[in-house]
Amino acid sequence: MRELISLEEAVNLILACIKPVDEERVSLPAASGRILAENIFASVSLPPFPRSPLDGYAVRAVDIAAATPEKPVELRVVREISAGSYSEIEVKRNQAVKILTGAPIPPGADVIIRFEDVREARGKIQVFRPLPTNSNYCFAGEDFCKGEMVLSAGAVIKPEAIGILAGLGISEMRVYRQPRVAILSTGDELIDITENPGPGKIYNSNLYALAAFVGQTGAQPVPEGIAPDKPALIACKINQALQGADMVLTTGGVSVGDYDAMKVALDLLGADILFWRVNYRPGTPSLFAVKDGKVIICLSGNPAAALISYHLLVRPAVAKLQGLDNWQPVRSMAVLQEDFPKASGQRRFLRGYAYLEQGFLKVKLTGLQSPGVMKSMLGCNTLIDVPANSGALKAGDMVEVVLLH
Ligand SMILES: Nc1nc2c(c(=O)[nH]1)N[C@H]1C(S)=C(S)[C@@H](COP(=O)(O)OP(=O)(O)OC[C@H]3O[C@@H](n4cnc5c(N)ncnc54)[C@H](O)[C@@H]3O)O[C@H]1N2
Ligand code: MOO
Repeated sequence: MRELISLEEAVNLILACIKPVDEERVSLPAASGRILAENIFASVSLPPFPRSPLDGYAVRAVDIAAATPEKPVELRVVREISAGSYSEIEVKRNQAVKILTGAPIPPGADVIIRFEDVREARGKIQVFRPLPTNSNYCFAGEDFCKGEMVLSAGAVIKPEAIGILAGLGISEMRVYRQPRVAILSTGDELIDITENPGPGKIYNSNLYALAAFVGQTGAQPVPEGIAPDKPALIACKINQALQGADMVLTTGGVSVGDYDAMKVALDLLGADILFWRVNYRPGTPSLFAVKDGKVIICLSGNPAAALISYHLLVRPAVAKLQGLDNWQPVRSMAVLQEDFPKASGQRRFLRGYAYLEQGFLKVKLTGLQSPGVMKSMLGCNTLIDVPANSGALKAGDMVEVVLLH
């Protein structure tokens, strides 16, 4: 077991133990928000034919090259093509074909002139100015060419991707199964929100917050309730959770006190503990173990510490399990807007709100930073990454931030 390792080492160790879940085939509507498990190539070009982007006339640029308002060129309208119909007859010299938006441009024509730019009378149109070749002309394959890669494995299928896939006639695809993430809270002091609190008891808030975060990723949270601070009971609960889940998250019992039962529980379970304690605050006592190829991440019981560690340690793990290719949070530099007087020997993540003002990313603190205080998680869209051995921070300092949304 490694102890007091850096956040980066911890994430690497966790990721090295995770393989994406297996795949399944789903229909297009059911694929929204899922993660693609195959590369998708365009089976047709989009649009499949050159098409008119507006209502007008398909003509040859060469025929209208000499047109002026004083000496308009006259062209004969020989037929009409509406959207959904098709004509293979070539447009010949001094001919025009009436064409509607979305209709295929007939061969021979290389320019579309808008209705409102011509004068029509007795089957003829007058054109008053030339247009360069390919004006108002949408080429076949302008959007996607047949054979082109459209989406790669590991991408989230967003609503706009659903539209593109439908446009290409793709009705089903392989996606990663939604991983099941079990969540267990430990602590003799905990009661469920449906119970009445007795003296010394508090509601189990971590389970609900973590389940909501896990749900946001598209994975399925599996609430496993509360285990008391008894290693054998915790081991039993984790064992049960491992049967139906791809990953287990726990909170509480990871510190050094008499009641910190998690390490003993994991030993009883026969899990391999890979690290304990990660070198940042809040959330230092995080613990990571593997049992039968499945990972168990144990977070601090302190609610804000647990959620900050969710962002830093668990989110990358769930992303890899889901098959997601791009899970790295966005980091940036920002200008701190207020003092933070507490010097820190250990690396520290502060809860902040980042916003753009006059072209600069600025960040202010969202309130009290204690590991058990949740109020400052509200409105927090950013963690300020304060390096170890930083002195007091001053308003105006440049700080590095991790953007959470
Ligand atoms: N002697 C030391 N004591 C502590 C150390 C230390 O190094 N030496 N580390 C402190 C740090 S840092 C943290 S973080 C906590 C971690 O404690 P645990 O992870 O073992 O968590 P608990 O003691 O079980 O709980 C901490 C705190 O959070 C409340 N809690 C727990 N679970 C929930 C829940 N599901 N919902 C809401 N609130 C919860 C619990 O009641 C405690 O108040 O240890 C320090 N101690
Ligand atoms: O490392 Mo603990 O989570 O700060 O209180």
